[in-house]
This record gives sequence, C-alpha cells and structure tokens, in this order.
Amino acid sequence: MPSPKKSKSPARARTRARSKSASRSRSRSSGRKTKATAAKVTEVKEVVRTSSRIPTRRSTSKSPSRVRVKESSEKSVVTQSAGGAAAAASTVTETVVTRRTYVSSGSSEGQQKASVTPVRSSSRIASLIEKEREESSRIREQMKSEVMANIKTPEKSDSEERKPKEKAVHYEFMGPIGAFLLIFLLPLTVYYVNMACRKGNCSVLVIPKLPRNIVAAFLDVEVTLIFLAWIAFQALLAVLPIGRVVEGQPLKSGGRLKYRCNGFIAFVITLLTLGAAVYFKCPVTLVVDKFFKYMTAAVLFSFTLSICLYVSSFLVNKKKLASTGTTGNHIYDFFIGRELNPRIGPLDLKFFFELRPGLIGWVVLDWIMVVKAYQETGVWPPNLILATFFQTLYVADALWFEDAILTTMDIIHDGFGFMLAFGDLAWVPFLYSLQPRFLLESGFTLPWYCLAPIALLNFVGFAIFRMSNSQKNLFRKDPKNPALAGIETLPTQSGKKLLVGGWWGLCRKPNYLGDLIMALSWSLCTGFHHIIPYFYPLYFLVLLVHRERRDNEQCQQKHGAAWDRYCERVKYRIFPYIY
Ligand SMILES: NC(=O)C1=CN([C@@H]2O[C@H](COP(=O)(O)OP(=O)(O)OC[C@H]3O[C@@H](n4cnc5c(N)ncnc54)[C@H](OP(=O)(O)O)[C@@H]3O)[C@@H](O)[C@H]2O)C=CC1
Ligand SMILES: CC(C)CCC[C@@H](C)[C@H]1CC=C2C3=C(CC[C@@]21C)[C@@]1(C)CC[C@H](O)C[C@@H]1CC3
Repeated sequence: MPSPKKSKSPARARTRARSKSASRSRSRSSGRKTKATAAKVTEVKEVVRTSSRIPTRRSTSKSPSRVRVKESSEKSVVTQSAGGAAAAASTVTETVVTRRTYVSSGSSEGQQKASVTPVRSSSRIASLIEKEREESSRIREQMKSEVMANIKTPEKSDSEERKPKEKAVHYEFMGPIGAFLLIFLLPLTVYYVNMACRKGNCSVLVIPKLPRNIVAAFLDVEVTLIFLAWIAFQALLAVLPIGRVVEGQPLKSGGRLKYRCNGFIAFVITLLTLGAAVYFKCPVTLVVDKFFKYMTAAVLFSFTLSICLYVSSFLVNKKKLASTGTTGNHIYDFFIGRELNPRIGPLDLKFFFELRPGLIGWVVLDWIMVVKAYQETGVWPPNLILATFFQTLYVADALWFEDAILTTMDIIHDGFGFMLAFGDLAWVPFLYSLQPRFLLESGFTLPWYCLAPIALLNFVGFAIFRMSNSQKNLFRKDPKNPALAGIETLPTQSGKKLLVGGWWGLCRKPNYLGDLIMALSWSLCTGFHHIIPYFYPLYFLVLLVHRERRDNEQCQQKHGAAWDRYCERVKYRIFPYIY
C-alpha cells in the first residue's frame, strides 16, 4: 500500500493503491501470494469507500485496474441518484457499512444481512439495499475468483517472470572456439592442399614453399573482376524467367518461399559458352595458370559476402532468422549464419550460391584442366576425362533435381553464414576439383582395364545415390505413387510417414553411401601413389558422418518415437553391417 503522505488526495491514493496491487503479477512465490491476497482484501475496502465519494473525485485512468474502480464507483452514483436527494446521505453510509462488512469478514450472505440495519423502513430504501446486496455479492464473487487465480498460478521466480523465455543454447562444431578455428583453418586447408599438389612435388608432408611476393602471387585485380563477372553471369541466368517456379518447405514464420529452378538450363548454357570459348581459341586455360589468384578472389568474396550477410541479418525481422545461428555469440553466429533465407529481389542467395557459381564453377575448372592437359601433351588423358565426366554427371544430376535441395537441412534449418558461403564458393570448386588437378599436374595415366572397374564402381554409387534420393523424394511428394507399392512405411507423430523398406530399409542414409562410393571412384582415377587426391573422399566421410548425426537429431525432434522405432528397425547408419 502506498503511503498516504505521498498521495495528493486520499481518493487518488486509494485508486493508485488499487491499480498498483492489481498490476502485480499473479505468479509470485507462495509467501508473496499470501501477502497479495491480504492486500486485495484491503483494496476492496478502499474501492468501496472511494465509491461513496466518487461524485467529487473520479479516476480518469485508463488502466484496467482503474477502470474497474471507476465501474464500481459509477454504480454507487447510480444508487445515490436512484435514492433521490433525501435518501442520498443514508445510502452512502449504508454502502460503506455493507461493503466493509463483507470485505473485512470475508463474509457470508447471513453476516451481511445481520450487519445491514436499515435506518428507514421505506420500500425505496429496501430496494436500494437489495441492489446494494446484489452489487456486494457480485464483487465478492469477483474477489473469490481473483484470489483463486492467485493460488492456482504455478510458482515462478521473480527473475523468471521478468526475463523473456531463454532458449537453451545448442552449439555444433565445438561451439565458438571451433567456429573461430574453422574460419581460419578452412581457407588455410584450401591453400595448403592445393599448394601441396604441384608438379613433381605432390605430398602433404612436404611443406609447400611460399612465393617471395605473396601478394603478387595470390592477388590480381583483373582476376578478381573476372570472378565477380562470373558471379554476375550466374546470377543473371538464375533470374531468367525460364524454368519452373517451385514452392519451398513451409516456413516456421508461415508461408512458403518461391524458387526459380532453371539450374540445369544455366549449366547447359555455361558449358556451351565454355565450348564456344575453346572453339574460338579464347585463352580459357589462363584460369588454371592463375588458379591461386582465382582461389583468393573466391576466398575474399566469401568473407565479404558472409560479413554483409551477418550485418544485414540485424536489419531483418526476427522471424526470418535461423534457430541455429542466433546464439548471441558473434563468432559462432557469423560462422553458422543468422538469416535463414536472405534474398535480393527474386534471387534467394543461399539457394543460388549452393548450386550455381561454385558447383558449376567446379565443372568448368575440370574441363579447362582437360583442355590444358591436351594443350600440354597433345593427347586426351583418359583418366582425367573419366574423372571429369563423373563429376560433370554428379553436378548435372544436382541441377536436374534442383528442387530436391529445398528439403535439405542447409535450406530448411541452417542460416546463410560463413560456413556455407565459403563452402559453396571456395571449398567446392577448389577442393572438389583436386583429382583432375592432380592428374593435370602429375600427368599420371591408367590403362583402360583399370578404368573399366572404376567406371563400374562410379555407376554403382550413382545408382544407389540416385535411386535412394528419388525414392525418398517421390515418397514425400506422392506417397501413394504405384512405384512405391509394397514398400513398408511407418507413421509418425508429425503426420508424415517414414520409409522402412526399399533403399531406406538397407541403412538410414543409402544416399550418403552412394555418394561416398562415387567419391572413392573419382579418386581411384588417380592411382594409389599419393594421398592428396584422396582428400575429397576422406573429408567427405567425416562430413557425412557428422551430417548424418545432425540429421538424426533433427529427425528425432521431428518424428519422435517413430524415429526411434525406425532406428531400431534399421540399425546401420551409412554402411550396412558396418556402421
Ligand atoms: N557433395 C557434397 O558435398 C554433399 C552432398 N550431399 C548429398 O546431398 C543429398 C541430400 O543430403 P541431406 O539433405 O543431407 O540428407 P537427406 O537427403 O538424407 O535428407 C534428410 C531428410 O530426409 C528425410 N528422411 C530421412 N530418413 C527418411 C526415411 N526413412 N523415410 C522418409 N524420409 C526420410 C528426413 O526429412 P523429413 O522426414 O522431414 O522429410 C530427413 O531430415 C544426399 O544425397 C547427400 O549425399 C550432402 C552434403 C554434402
Ligand atoms: C567446409 C565446410 C566445413 C563444409 C562445407 C559444406 C558444403 C561444401 C556442402 C554443404 C552441403 C552441400 C551440398 C552440396 C554441395 C556441398 C555443400 C554445399 C550438394 C549441392 C552437392 C550435390 C548434391 O546432389 C546435393 C548437395 C546438397 C548439399
């Protein structure tokens, strides 16, 4: 209760007291609750007293608690006027007495009747008293329910009450320290592995020599401008109004985003342009000569892009942020990415960068290496061509089934930050092309009888990868499709079903299995003399084992007990009978 000394007038002080008490939270500790309940009882006394004086002092406050005071007061005023001038004085007295009685006693109807002693026995006064009783009864009920609400509310501490709900921070990649290290280690790896893969000196154990003038060796303005032109060219192709427009998965913030899927067309246009450039003797092989300068352009661009993405993520609505990259730790969030689907006009940046400049750039680099090898030796090296062909098939497949990427965790779950920007723009083109680069640098060749089983292995891997992905995609799009008849399924709490038979009954990630078999076959084209060209399958194994565990966690959350049952049924994660 506020101190009366502080109040300018008693009525205002009482009204303020009522308002303050009412605004107190109902969810305090039990000790506080008892106090609050007692305070309420007193407050009601005050309200009733106020009501008798209301003709001269009225609250004008709009707060809910004060509005209640006002309503109560107005009823008293009505009572008075109904009674007429002669009856007014006694009515006021009765009002005070009546209400004080039920408030202080916490009273019953009988008690009220006993305490109300009519001064005059006129019927008018009797009706006024009756009205007053009804009013008392109404307020008592209201009080009761308020007190009950206080008692029933679950207990919360003061700090819990003040703070908005804090979500538990869940870190991946060993948290902020891991993210910090990766921001430096990933670019270093791209440089180191490629520098280790040089003519006559292809070993990870021999530390590559740095050129005297590092800046001149790694940075070139013209190359950087060509790299930017490459990104602009791919962006232009991506926004061309050709190809299907597909809706993405439902967003947590509601609605679905639309994506233009013309990746395969962009890929064909790019390869035809490259073919024309070779045909017209454009110096395309300069890209290989200036390989490290292009790499630096890609690294610098991915850093710049990630910084822009990070800064701009603070300007967008919070609903557009990813749940994973919003821990509040700047380094970690920069690495993972804060905004889920950043867009510039019709261009969805994450979708674009994951599939276009880096992925298509990888194949362009491969083919330029084939041309360079031919220019240097006068022959078309079969194993280089085979590895390049396998990788072209892989990228063509990704772009043909471009919309399938809309269901991956990168698009649905992760924000767009350094990890994906760097992965898409520097890691994929400059490390995934390592086998063709090794073959170009080393000039190593293999006889056809070695290439035939390698080709067979690649097609086995591709068949597992493609059939398993297609089976799942078809199942998600059209679960009743006759092609899926006879495949056992499992209902889940989310309403979706899980495939338990077919490819998805063999192991939990048959598509990863196929992908890894393909990765191995690409490296087999380089023979067994060096470990460097095996970087891709080794790294990919680590990536997919980690990715399977991340997806497993997400599926557990999405599908609950059904996912556990699926895991019991299908024991192996990636390699049947092994892992
Ligand atoms: N070359 C590279 O660098 C990389 C290649 N990849 C390849 O990209 C492709 C996509 O990979 P990714 O997105 O990681 O994983 P998946 O294509 O395996 O997609 C995982 C999702 O599929 C659904 N799913 C899982 N199990 C079942 C089941 N039994 N029945 C029905 N639905 C199921 C779940 O989503 P829901 O239930 O919500 O539908 C799950 O979250 C893969 O082929 C992978 O090999 C991936 C990463 C890197
Ligand atoms: C360097 C980091 C530690 C990891 C970077 C990861 C990225 C390179 C990959 C994350 C998911 C990817 C996918 C593909 C390429 C590699 C990245 C971007 C595909 C587009 C490859 C082709 C497949 O058919 C679909 C893949 C989706 C995921």
